[in-house]
Amino acid sequence: MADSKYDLVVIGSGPAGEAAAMSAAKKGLRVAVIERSAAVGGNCTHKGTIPSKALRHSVKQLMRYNTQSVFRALGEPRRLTFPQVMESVNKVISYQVEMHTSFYARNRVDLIVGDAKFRDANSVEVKLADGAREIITAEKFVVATGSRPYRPADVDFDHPRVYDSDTILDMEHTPQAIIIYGAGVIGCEYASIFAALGMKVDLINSRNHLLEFLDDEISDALSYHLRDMGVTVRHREEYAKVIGTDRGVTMEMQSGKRIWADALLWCNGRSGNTGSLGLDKIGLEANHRGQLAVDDHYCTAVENVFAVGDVIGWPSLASASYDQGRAVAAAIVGRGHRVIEDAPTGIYTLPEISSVGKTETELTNAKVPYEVGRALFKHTARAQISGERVGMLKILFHIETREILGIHCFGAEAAEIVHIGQAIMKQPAPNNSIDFFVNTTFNYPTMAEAYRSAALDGLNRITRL
Ligand SMILES: Cc1cc2nc3c(=O)[nH]c(=O)nc-3n(C[C@H](O)[C@H](O)[C@H](O)COP(=O)(O)OP(=O)(O)OC[C@H]3O[C@@H](n4cnc5c(N)ncnc54)[C@H](O)[C@@H]3O)c2cc1C
Ligand SMILES: NC(=O)c1ccc[n+]([C@@H]2O[C@H](COP(=O)([O-])OP(=O)(O)OC[C@H]3O[C@@H](n4cnc5c(N)ncnc54)[C@H](O)[C@@H]3O)[C@@H](O)[C@H]2O)c1
Repeated sequence: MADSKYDLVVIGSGPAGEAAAMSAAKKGLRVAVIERSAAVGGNCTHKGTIPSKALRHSVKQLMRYNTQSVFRALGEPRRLTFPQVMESVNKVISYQVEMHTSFYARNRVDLIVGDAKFRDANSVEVKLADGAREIITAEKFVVATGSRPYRPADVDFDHPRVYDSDTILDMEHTPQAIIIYGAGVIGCEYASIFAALGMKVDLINSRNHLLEFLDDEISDALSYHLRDMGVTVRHREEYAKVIGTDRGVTMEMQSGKRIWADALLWCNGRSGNTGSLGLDKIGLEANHRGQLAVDDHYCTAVENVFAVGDVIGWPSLASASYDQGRAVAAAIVGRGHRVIEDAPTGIYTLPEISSVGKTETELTNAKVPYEVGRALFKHTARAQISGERVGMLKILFHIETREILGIHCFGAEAAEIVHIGQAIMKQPAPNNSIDFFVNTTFNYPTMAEAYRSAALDGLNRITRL
């Protein structure tokens, strides 16, 4: 057994672990990352964000070819199989792994491939790929072990037609019909992807509306457009039984309905990866979802053990995980730490959705006097040129102070567009003002123009008050 001592050992090489390690190394600490997978990048790169977004991009290109009349001169609409689309996805994953791997040598961070388990608060035992064991000791640890799909015991995930968001990427056939159980962000994103690939999709939601944390108008628009793509959205439904057959899957619902499809994609919740970490050896306990509680410095109940990313639960985003990783490194060295609590929402459905700040419901409940300004993408020159006319930008602003309180957007590139407004919204008073959008010249034609239209629409409503 070798013996190595570090200032900081990070467990997990996803966005949270990588950001913590690189940032701590740049601050002068001697750092190692332990990763159980042979390739760095975490679930983000291999199973979650990157594959799903690359898949969506390819499918969107196909949809554009199939629906825009200009391409008919090149040929008739075409279908691609799921494995064909996955080929381009795997190339993106390889580029990502190559890039992330280069960060380790460049920042002199040791990468140890193996499964880490605490022995005590200053050491972990690492089970290496060849079965050998190594003890690594450190002053401090960051747990960044991420999450995995939650699998209820009464669903047979060994059945070849039953998938979760990890295993769906290995699907070797192209179902004609698929049931997606769980209409959270993952379920809605995959419903868009599969519908665009021409599959018949049943999207099962246990709640009254899709993605209830969104502004109502945006959630309604998502329901409308998913249905418009042929997705059957079923609200207020819970499964009773999942029956795998030779040709597919039948789902019996508590409501008495029976739904059949060639495949089932289960996306109902995630659990933190803490089960094999040996937390009992350091007196730590995860909650029922396998998540660790942390304080404002991302420190767990054990003073030299920190945790960031999906393993601490909300918001469970790659975007926030990168920032939490940098924040925990700052907290460890005692310089420039901040709490990450204002991550925007970026949902890569078709259409794309993005928002930052308060919703109308939140402002109404809080009795904040606000007004709304809207711009429809179809009225902008840029959307008419690109042919992506579905979408809307909506700005919520305070009637008296004119500060921007919330920005909600759906349509092509919504996740980029929202950042224009976010930059203004983050300014201290009086610079956070809706007036910015009417007093600033924007490139033309751009989608930024939608901000001016929405601001004018909103301001016109209050001039008559
Ligand atoms: C389908 C899907 C789509 C998503 N899309 C988006 C999106 O568009 N935008 C967004 O912001 N977020 C998205 N997310 C969420 C995002 O992927 C996660 O928030 C992010 O991956 C969390 O990063 P992390 O570093 O905490 O963990 P992970 O990326 O999960 O990485 C954790 C790493 O720890 C390793 N590990 C675990 N246990 C051990 C151990 N004992 N020893 C050694 N190594 C260990 C794992 O092998 C893994 O590599 C998506 C997630 C899914 C599932
Ligand atoms: N574009 C993005 O930002 C993006 C994309 C995909 C996933 N993600 C992140 O990944 C995480 C997981 O996404 P998701 O769609 O699986 O989950 P989710 O948290 O959105 O929930 C999915 C569904 O499962 C239900 N659910 C969640 N946990 C449950 C539990 N323990 N028991 C019973 N029901 C439960 C929810 O009510 C919902 O209907 C989310 O936190 C999300 O932020 C983000």
